[in-house]
Amino acid sequence: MKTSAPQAIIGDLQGLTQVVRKEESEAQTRPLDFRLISRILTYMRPYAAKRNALLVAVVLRAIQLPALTWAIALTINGPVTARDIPGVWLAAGGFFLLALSTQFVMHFRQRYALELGELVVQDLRNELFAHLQNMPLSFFNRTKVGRIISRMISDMEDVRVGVQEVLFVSLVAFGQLLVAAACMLYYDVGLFLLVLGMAPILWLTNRYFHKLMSELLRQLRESFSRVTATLAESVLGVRVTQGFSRQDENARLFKLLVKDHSKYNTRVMQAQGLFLPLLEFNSQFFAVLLLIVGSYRVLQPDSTLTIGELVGFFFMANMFFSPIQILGNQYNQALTAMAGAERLFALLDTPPEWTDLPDARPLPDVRGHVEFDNVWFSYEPGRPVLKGINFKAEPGETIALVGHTGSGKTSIINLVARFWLPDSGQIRVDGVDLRGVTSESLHQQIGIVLQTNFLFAGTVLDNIRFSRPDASLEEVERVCRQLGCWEEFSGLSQGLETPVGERGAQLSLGQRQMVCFARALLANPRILILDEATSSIDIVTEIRLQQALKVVMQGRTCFVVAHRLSTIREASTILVLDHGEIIERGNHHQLIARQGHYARLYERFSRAVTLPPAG
Ligand SMILES: Nc1ncnc2c1ncn2[C@@H]1O[C@H](COP(=O)(O)OP(=O)(O)OP(=O)(O)O)[C@@H](O)[C@H]1O
Repeated sequence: MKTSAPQAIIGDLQGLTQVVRKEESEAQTRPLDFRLISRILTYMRPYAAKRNALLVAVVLRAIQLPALTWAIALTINGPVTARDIPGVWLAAGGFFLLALSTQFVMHFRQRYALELGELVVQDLRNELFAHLQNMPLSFFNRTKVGRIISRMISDMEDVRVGVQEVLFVSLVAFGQLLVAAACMLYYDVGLFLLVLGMAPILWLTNRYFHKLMSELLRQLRESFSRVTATLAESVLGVRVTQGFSRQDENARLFKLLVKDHSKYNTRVMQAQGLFLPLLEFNSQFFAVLLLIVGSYRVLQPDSTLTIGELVGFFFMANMFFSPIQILGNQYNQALTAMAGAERLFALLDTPPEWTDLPDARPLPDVRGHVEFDNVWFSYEPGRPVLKGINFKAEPGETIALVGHTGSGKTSIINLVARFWLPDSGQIRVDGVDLRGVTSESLHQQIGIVLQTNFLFAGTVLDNIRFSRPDASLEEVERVCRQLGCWEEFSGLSQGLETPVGERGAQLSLGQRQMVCFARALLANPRILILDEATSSIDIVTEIRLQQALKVVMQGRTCFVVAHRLSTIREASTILVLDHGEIIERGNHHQLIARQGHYARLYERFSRAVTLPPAG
């Protein structure tokens, strides 16, 4: 049945919503967990001096705030009631000094909390980053990039807020609550019990309000991210939109999203409009109740409570109620921080599926003999993608891997580079099983030029030196000259110091490839891996790259994955793969003569592009 446009849009919208919900399906809050809290506290240990100074500031501030109120009550009860003007001046001076010291302490309380939070998050980020860098590829296969970024950004942010605000603001509020309670007890036990009875009502109303608000705000954020994501997509894909005349439908979809967002905005405002007056009324209602009971007690003939003390009590009740509101708010934030911390630590605690064996040894200087001995490999258990692979590569030989898409070419080079481990069988380099060597010693002797020639932000020079940061400028120049790209690189706007832009966007495809070749050549590896290194470039650039490639490959054991058969015609051995098995092997001439799978592949390819005749 054909779907009408509005239905399709609603379907799109629902689909989009589901995707967002799925992405955000992780728990937003977690109960307070003292194991997690104490683990976060361990990150403060290196900064013990700052942490201790902060704790002193917290205690001082918890006392200072009620003390200010106490000082006012004392002044009213003392010099004011006794009409002692010099006494009032003295009290005012004392109050002024106390207020000054309160602000002084507040400055350091805030500053130290911010600094400590930053330091903790800095260390956590670095630890997580180092951990991720050492995870094997199998981990990244299972874990979405978005998840990792969200751990690094939003969970980290929740923990930062948890340390900088929640923890210390709550400690101050809690201390203030205790001091105010002690003062009220001192004034009048009966009235204090009344206040104590009111506290849970205020706490619960507050908690309910904040819980509701945080859920509504989460929905609001989600709806807003749908709007911004659609906006970004529409701007980036405007050419496709115009090309397919989708403007009206896109506008309709956007209108729906905006309407959806307004709905959540209205809900937030409605909740605020209802609860803020209710909370205020609660406090006022309690004040009236206290006024009635308090006045009744003061007016009793045998009362020990004076009018001045009742006024003081009122001040202290206020000092007692306001931290309850603060704690109610911080509690929500604390639960969010708990969820963030739990996810962060779960990631930090994820052990790599495999690491170097405890008795792994550095691989001695490699000559370049590589052997696959009955190698089986699967990315997912029970679904082998390489089945009993056997071959030998002598030092200096080029092994070309050929086959249809998904036949297992990239998997073979992933195993040579030990990005993954085989399920069974052995991969030996110079007769040494790769399982028993350290990854670092292997990677130092392997050069890799990947299909997606990845450049990092930085200059051309930084990227060439990526493989050997200590290489001298002369060495870099020699390598570039060997590849025939020295003039080209030195002719860039800032020569080798030219920034490559994000992922090399400021360089042409050919230049990017040359940077990768130079990087590989500089490392001077004995084993070289090339994954479709010469795809998607024009014929002139390709010829240049082919020549450069010959230079890079010379004298090394090379594994080349290329769909372009022209690049592998000169390989010593061609392995033809099909569904994870080697179905043919030999050099170009032998395979053509056999008139099998390779010959057919070559034939098809020759028809698509003009190539030298086979043979
Ligand atoms: N990271 C991965 N996780 C799970 N399965 C994978 C992964 N990478 C590849 N595969 C699967 O393994 C099989 C072999 O893939 P491989 O990338 O080795 O093929 P290929 O011959 O290099 O293909 P292409 O020419 O398209 O690059 C395919 O069925 C593929 O779907």
